[in-house]
Amino acid sequence: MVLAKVWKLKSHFVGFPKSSDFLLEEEELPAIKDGELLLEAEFLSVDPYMRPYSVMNMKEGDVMIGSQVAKVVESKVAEFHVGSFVVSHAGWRSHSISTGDSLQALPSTWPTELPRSLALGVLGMPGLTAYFGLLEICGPARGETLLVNAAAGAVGMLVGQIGKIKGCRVVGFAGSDPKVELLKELGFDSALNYRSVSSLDAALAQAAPGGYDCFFDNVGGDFLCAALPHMKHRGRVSVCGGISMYNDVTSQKLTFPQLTLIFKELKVEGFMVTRWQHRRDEGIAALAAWVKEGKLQYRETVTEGFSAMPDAFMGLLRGDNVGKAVVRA
Ligand SMILES: NC(=O)C1=CN([C@@H]2O[C@H](COP(=O)(O)OP(=O)(O)OC[C@H]3O[C@@H](n4cnc5c(N)ncnc54)[C@H](OP(=O)(O)O)[C@@H]3O)[C@@H](O)[C@H]2O)C=CC1
Ligand SMILES: CCCCC/C=C/C=O
Repeated sequence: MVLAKVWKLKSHFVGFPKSSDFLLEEEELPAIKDGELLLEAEFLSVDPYMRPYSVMNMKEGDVMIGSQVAKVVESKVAEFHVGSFVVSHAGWRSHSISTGDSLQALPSTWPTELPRSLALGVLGMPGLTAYFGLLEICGPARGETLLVNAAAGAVGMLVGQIGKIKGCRVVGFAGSDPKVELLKELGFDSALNYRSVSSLDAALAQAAPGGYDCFFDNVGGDFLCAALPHMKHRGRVSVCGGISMYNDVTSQKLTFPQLTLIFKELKVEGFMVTRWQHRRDEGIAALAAWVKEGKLQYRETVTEGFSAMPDAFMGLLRGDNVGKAVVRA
């Protein structure tokens, strides 16, 4: 008999999530049947999308959504061997029973020098978001200037480095001076702290006096409105996320930049990474090759213990993380 720990949404978040919005419960799992396997979480992902997803798709009492790297501890499915590892979408659960559907097996050749948590980061969903969201929507060309915000996070850090690989001049904005220093170490041409600049407008102008060809937006809100006037004619904007708005209780009042969009003839396109699910292997192979060649660096912020899931999630929304935020169960 296995006792699974499970984090549930106790109360819908109002504004910034609070510890009391989450509930930790134990669930007794039945013995697995033929065609089932038992998984034990090793690393769990916390991601910004969980906040808007809770509003759109969850009711109180539901298990928090999420992905994890899990070990197969019992198996009655021929394709999955005991001791192997998979990426599962079991949510915030320490143990779970699966039929194997929608599991992604980690290759048995996974390099020992790479932590398996990377399957939730640079070699997983955030990596694919950066890869396809930048290359397919912005289509950055050598010599162009790329702007990215939340630049020291899981996606933004990779977007900036892929921009450098493609020969762009890269400008990144992040929320602390140590994050800004890290971006410079990673090869960003210019990095700025959006919290301490006296004027976002002036900082955007100073970092790229000629304007931006490409903008990968993770933040939305005021940042998006400030950045659009600094785009070049026919610039391309990849609308990836809107983390500055996820905890809003009332909608922000922003001046919609209609005339900027028209006169600059901007292409502004939102996307979900799932659009390129059919090209997952191609994306992971390209990212893995860059990691192996040392062209793409990764960072992780690892929180210890399944019981700390809510703390890791709230820390992510506050900006405590550098690179991918994960929890080691
Ligand atoms: N469209 C898609 O398919 C996908 C979209 N996303 C989106 O991409 C974005 C980045 O995700 P991910 O890389 O996983 O997360 P990050 O690792 O970047 O973590 C979130 C970061 O956002 C920053 N942040 C928080 N609040 C604000 C704010 N008010 N203004 C500006 N920055 C803020 C913080 O960094 P700082 O210290 O710099 O403020 C924080 O570290 C999110 O918006 C997410 O929803 C992610 C995956 C897929
Ligand atoms: C399977 C997870 C897909 C996440 C897409 C994220 C969107 C915004 O953050």
